[in-house]
Amino acid sequence: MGGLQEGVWVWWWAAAAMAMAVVVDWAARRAHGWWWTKGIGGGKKGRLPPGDMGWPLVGGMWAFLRAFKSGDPDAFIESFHRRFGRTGMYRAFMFSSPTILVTLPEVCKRVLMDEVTFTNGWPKATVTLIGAKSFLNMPDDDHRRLRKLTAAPINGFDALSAYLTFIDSTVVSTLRRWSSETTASRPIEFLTELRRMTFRIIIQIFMSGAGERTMDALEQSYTDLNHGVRAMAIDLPGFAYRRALRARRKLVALLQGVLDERRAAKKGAGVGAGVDMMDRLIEVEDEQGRRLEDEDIIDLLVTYLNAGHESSAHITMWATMFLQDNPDILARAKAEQEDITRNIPPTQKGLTLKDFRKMDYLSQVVDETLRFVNISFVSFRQATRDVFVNGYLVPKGWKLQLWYRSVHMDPQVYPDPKKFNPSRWEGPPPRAGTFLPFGLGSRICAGNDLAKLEISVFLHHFLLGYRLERENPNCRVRYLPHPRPVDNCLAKIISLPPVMDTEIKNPRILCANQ
Ligand code: HEM
Repeated sequence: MGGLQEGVWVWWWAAAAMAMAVVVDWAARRAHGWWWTKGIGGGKKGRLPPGDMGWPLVGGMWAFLRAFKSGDPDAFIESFHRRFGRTGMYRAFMFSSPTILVTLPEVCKRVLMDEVTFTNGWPKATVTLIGAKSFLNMPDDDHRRLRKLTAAPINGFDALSAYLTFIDSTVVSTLRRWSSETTASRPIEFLTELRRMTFRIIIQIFMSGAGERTMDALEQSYTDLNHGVRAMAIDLPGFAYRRALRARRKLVALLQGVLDERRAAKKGAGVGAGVDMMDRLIEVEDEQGRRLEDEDIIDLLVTYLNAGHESSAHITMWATMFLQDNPDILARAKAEQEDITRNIPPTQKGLTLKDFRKMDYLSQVVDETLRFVNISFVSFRQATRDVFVNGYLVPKGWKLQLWYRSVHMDPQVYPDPKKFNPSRWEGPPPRAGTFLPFGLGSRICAGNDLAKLEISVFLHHFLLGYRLERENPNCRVRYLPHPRPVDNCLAKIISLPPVMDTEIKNPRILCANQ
């Protein structure tokens, strides 16, 4: 009898504790929501998008991290769809700020194209890592000026022609080295090696002549920096953010060393001896004749060197894996590259931009990889005034998160979105705002053409001469900071037997490993 009574009590206490937890959870959410909306006057409050500000301090961060770390990143936004309907705009509390999450292509486009109402809104913690004087944080006027100065020499026909020879020869020699190192003996971490390769290319553009040791040290620090960019900003031992802060300090010291050397060398050589981006940044003057400070140059370099190698390497890895896993797609892409190679005159050394422009199917493979992988899954903006978008209020000072990933995985925009299908890119270009791998508007990726060129040149040579053999083909995928297999795609790069084709004008280059 006593045992039964005890059992009833245990159940009673458990039920009471649960009821209490529900009440506390409800009250904490209500109080947090009230706190951030209390200043919104008149009837405006009712015009906020639906949503949930979550608990104080944490907001939606646990749910976001849980979804991404559990291997189902789409679960985060799906929970808003489920709870509040497919309104495409939701209020939440993310990265310590009240935020509107946007998943509709039209709204993403509207926000990205209106740089007066929506300025850059990266989380403070990210700005601390990338730099207070970087593109993420500088005033719009400075951004326009420095963007023009730095982006023109990277994208565009002349710039790409100038870099193509270096990219082509780097890819050829890198593939050859990997295949000779690995066929007989050990596999390589394909992603890690690709990051080194794309880093070598971006360093050539920005800081040509940097030594191997500087390059390795910089690249290593970027790995730690990136792990902190999308982590919770907890500056305590053992946390990714603390490691990232340390990595930033190291990067700044390394770049300062290179800058000091460059300035000293320029003193001897005189002004105008510029050959790469670092020289341009040292020499550029504004209308009042003012030059950039060291901190300005270093923060620009931190941004560009990072943006310029990390995403391209990841997309190259995924595209190679998708090709290898889909024999029909691989066969079609390979046939196109063989055809292009057949028409290269024997006197031509390496690829030209004309050859690159003929890679129609390969370009579809790259676009589909960009859509499918969503390497930049979200962008950040901030409202400079109260504004109504799509019928909902976005209060002044609130952040906006533009969820490119949700747009790219929306079945109404891309039927059967979880299928890797390059052929969906046949026909007219996508509706504006529905394909955002590089963003849009005045802050569209400054290296989008360069990235596509690098990735395509790599795939061209890979398709013609190599095969990827993964050690752990079913390896789990980790989604933060970027989607990647946890083994960094441990694989062998195996060189294919040489192909002799009587139709081609230059038989030696059909197979890149010749
Ligand atoms: C597949 C490769 C790449 C992807 C997917 C990618 C993606 C993006 C995206 C989505 C943005 C816009 C962020 C926003 O709207 O706030 C961006 C900005 C930027 N990207 Fe890329 N990127 C890639 C490669 C590159 C390369 C190769 C470079 C360097 C040469 C580069 C340099 C930049 C810079 C400097 C910005 C900031 C632009 C600004 O604020 O004006 N990116 N990138």
